[in-house]
Amino acid sequence: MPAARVLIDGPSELVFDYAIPDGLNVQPGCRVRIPLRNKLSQGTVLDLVPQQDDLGFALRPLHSLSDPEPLITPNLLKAGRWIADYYGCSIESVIRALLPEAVRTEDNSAKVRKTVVLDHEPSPETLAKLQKRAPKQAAILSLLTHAPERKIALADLGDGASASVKSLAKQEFVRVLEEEVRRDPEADGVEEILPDTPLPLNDEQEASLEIILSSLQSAENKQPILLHGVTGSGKTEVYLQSTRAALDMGKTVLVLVPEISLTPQTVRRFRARFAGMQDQVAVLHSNLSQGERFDEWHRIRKGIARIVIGARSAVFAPLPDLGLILVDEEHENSYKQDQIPRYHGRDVAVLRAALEGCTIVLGSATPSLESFQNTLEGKYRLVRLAKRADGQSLPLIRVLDMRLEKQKQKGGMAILSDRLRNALEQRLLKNEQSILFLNRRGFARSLQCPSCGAVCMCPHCSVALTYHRDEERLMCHICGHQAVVPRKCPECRDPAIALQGYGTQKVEEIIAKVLPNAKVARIDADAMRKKHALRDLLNAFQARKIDILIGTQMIAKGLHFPNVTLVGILNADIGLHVPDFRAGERVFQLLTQVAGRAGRGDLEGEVIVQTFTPHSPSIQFARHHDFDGFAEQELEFRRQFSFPPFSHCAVLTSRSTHERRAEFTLQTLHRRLTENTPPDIIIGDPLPSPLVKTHGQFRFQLMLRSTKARPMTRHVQQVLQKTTLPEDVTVVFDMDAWSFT
Ligand SMILES: Nc1ncnc2c1ncn2[C@@H]1O[C@H](COP(=O)(O)OP(=O)(O)OP(=O)(O)O)[C@@H](O)[C@H]1O
Ligand SMILES: [Zn+2]
Ligand SMILES: [Zn+2]
Repeated sequence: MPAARVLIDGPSELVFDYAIPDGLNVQPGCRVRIPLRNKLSQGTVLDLVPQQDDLGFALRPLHSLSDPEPLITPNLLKAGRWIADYYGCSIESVIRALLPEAVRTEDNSAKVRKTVVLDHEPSPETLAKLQKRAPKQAAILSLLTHAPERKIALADLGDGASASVKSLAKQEFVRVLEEEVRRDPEADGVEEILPDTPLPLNDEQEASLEIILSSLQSAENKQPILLHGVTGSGKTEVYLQSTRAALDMGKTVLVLVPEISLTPQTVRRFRARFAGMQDQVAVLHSNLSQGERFDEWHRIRKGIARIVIGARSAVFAPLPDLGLILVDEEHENSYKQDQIPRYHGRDVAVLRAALEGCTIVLGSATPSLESFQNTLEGKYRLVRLAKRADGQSLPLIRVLDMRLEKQKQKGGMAILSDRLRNALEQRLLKNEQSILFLNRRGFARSLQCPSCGAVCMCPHCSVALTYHRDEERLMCHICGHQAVVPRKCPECRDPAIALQGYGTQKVEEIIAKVLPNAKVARIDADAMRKKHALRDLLNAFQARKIDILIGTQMIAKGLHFPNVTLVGILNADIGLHVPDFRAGERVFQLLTQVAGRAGRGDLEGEVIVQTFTPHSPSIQFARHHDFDGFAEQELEFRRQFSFPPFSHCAVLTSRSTHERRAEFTLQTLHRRLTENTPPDIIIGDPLPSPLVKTHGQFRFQLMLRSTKARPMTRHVQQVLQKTTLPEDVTVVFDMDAWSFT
């Protein structure tokens, strides 16, 4: 008889073996109650292990099962182990991600509603008699005779009805049933969704769908598919028709999107297409209540919800018979979780697809270089949609050199060029709409010359140097190179070289001044705090109640507004100068995605890109809609400096309210990491983080790179285990890091 190896709930990560009482069907992934010290605790069965004979004592038996079936499927448990090992985090933290809090706690049981059902209709005489004796009971009975299905929720009968109902039940007029009700997350303020029908596909879409279908139908050929489709090429229609095919095969479908609230149109299109089977679609928002989450999770596990749409964490949705995983906008960084466990949702999706033997499609107009390189190496299959779906052309992109603008304006910051202002005016006259985009991903920490556009770069790593005010120095966040802050531009000797940056509010002010008649709205994290604010605003924009929409990264994704003919990008280069080797890639992606919002209807689109570095490759390749050219050049740079996808890159960060202790801790770790380092691991110097102080804590970091992921993770874990950290210092290891700030 094997024993159950149980991970006890709670932060201490205790694992104990328990004997399994006869007749109890205990499997890995089961939730169990176990005796611990003198009370009952809860835990998760990680494994069944042979009982050792030589223990010298008998194992305590576990108490009972919290749920008759394993809540974590064997494949998800396997994925969980892989995550713990690969990202160097505890299995407990992964189980937490696998089983949401709402599902782990026992007091979240399904919501039941007491319903009163009419059993025997009283004769008019009986009713008349009752009227005199017990008027309340009579009133309830006559209500019930007219109610649909002759039933009413007890709660709807008002306060104090239960005594009357009890009495009616005794007289066998009514029965009281307990009905499980679904807490419908969409119940409040849902907009009406009109059903739609599949579109006839164009040739490219047809060919992509064929490839996905043949993968669905084949048992062996489950190579991940990268769907590279230019903006507006109709990827969503391909997703929808693949989904239909998988459902028709009796399978379930998982759809991952970067963030539900930022991709309302994608979600709406799934709802519309599968409108006839509304309750088979589960949408996992981040703002579901605990109860709603509990209900949705169980609907998914029971196979009632057969399409699940959600962000990153939905990758753990316990769908049975998974046939297809779709990862939309696969290049997005929001797939990387920035808390423990720091997994990448797309990568876990690929792993899960392999474990489940299902088809996976990664889609994007600007695939990540990681995924693209995988197609070059033959690991993924590349499928392309090179044209816009209904024959429109990609928008014309003009690049405007802001160095010239700057000279015209004499001092002050050039924010809106004459050219862009004229273009906006024309759109207003023609009653067409515009989007103004402000890149804020970068922050004002790199130095750039406003006259010639030069940026202070690291000579060794080819990323921008970061300005550190405290030390009055420029530093490279990859290798540690330091430089003095120049007093003049090193290229053209202009003393105006400065930190860059301005915000959306500033832009709104300027527009209000130069175009006083325009109806302007702003979308950024500050403006969108209110629930439904984004949805309402996008609806207003769709209804053409707004002329100009100003926004940040939030408006870059998947939006489709046919009346938008102008997109202005105010500061294309700001993101280029962050201390991040993906800076160029991010700018290329952003420009391509934002530009892709223009000209999606019958009218042609125009994009104006304002920049101080008009010749930067990210901007030039985006201008020519040349993904392949960009990828080729960028991959060459990554290969040369051993950056991903040619290595795995991890960041080790220490933080504390106590600056010296944070710094000292990281220096100690650095010293130990460089002793007995396994081959092929490059360890950078410890440095202050680009954002050295956040939330009152000082942060220091170092970067590690290696061609092999696991030896690096293990090496770091071993050093961490051997090192006693000061109590007030937190150390974080981020494998495959996507953020270096
Ligand atoms: N076969 C088709 N025939 C006609 N119109 C189509 C077809 N396929 C898609 N469309 C329409 O083309 C438009 C753009 O499609 P969609 O939004 O799916 O593109 P996308 O590839 O997801 O773009 P993006 O990456 O920019 O979000 C939509 O209005 C869609 O209804
Ligand atoms: Zn200069
Ligand atoms: Zn460097």
